[in-house]
Amino acid sequence: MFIRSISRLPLFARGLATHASPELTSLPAVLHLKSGQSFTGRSFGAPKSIFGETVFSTSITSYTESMTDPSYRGQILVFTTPLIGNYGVPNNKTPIDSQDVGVLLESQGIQCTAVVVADLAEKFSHHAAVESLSSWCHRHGVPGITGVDTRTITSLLRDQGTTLGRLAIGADASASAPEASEYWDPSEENLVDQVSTKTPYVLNPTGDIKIAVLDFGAKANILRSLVRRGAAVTVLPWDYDFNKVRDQYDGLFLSNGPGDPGHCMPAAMNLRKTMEQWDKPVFGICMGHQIIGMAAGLDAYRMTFGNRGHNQPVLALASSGSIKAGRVYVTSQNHQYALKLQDPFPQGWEPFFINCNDSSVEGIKSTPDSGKKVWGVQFHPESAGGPLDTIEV
Ligand SMILES: NC(=O)CC[C@H](N)C(=O)O
Repeated sequence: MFIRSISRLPLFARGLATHASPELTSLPAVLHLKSGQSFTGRSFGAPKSIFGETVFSTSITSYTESMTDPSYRGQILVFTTPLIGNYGVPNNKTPIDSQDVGVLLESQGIQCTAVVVADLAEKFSHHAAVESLSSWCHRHGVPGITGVDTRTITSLLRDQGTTLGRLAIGADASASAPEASEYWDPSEENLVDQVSTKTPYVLNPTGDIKIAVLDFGAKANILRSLVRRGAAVTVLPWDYDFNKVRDQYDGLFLSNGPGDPGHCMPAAMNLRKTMEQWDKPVFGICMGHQIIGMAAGLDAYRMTFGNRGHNQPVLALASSGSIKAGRVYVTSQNHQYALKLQDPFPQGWEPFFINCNDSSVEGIKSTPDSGKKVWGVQFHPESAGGPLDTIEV
């Protein structure tokens, strides 16, 4: 369908067929922060006002993957990259390969509550694009604001920390800012329970290694990465007691997920028992890593503004597989909480990676003499999108 209109394009754009976003509305929009600042722009996507937790991401690409990552549930996502939407949105049902997990992006739909961009691309161009960012947001009932100074918003969030917000659209935009008590705080809710599978299901049942996944809001590419490595993957609800079925599996994986890991204490308590009584490999990413840490006796805390982006440098403190102690790896991240670095570490555990920017714990592992094979990383080693430095951790 791109080809049909190509002769009407200016010469410089031939071969880069572009499409306009017809759904961009000119409704007024205001982003209010609970801390008192307001930013006025224009609305796109769904003409609907919402509350959420305002966070920023320094990713320069993959807005489609970030927005469908269940870990962004409840969040108003500010992109620091100024031009967003220029490559449109692909058909989420496009198969990737024979080991497809059903969606191209990270889940069935948009997970963040709203998006904030400096400059929405009203024209998009990509061979796989089927619609504009605005049209996609509209279809999923997700509002956006464009034409605001995302540098100022990001500087504020860096200084004051992740802040509750309200995106007011249309007539709501001329109303005064909400009272402090009206802001919705998603971290008070168990968001994991909203995104986790309700019933177990199996991917690639003929795979030769049986891995159970505790689903805290797993990204599709994590499941795909396991399937691609030949695993039969059984996805279980986040609070499923794996101890009842552990004899059937060769390994346990704990996924990423939204919100405060404190809501997942029941999973950490089940996992403590698993790690005491079972010697097969256990591994976790992001929320999964935080739960492994809590089960090991470490505390999780809320960071000021978290780490979200595809350019987070981490230093390896231990060697494992292709990872070499002393090397820095560039990683993809999306988190607000982290494990506390404590000295000494709990017996049988050691820090695995540390963040080069803020010294936060980026990974933990069981010590070689502990008799366990457990490790977790705060970053996303399978990174869609992001660098592939840690793909073989
Ligand atoms: N991506 C994730 O798994 C995030 C974990 C957790 N919700 C946090 O914000 O820290």
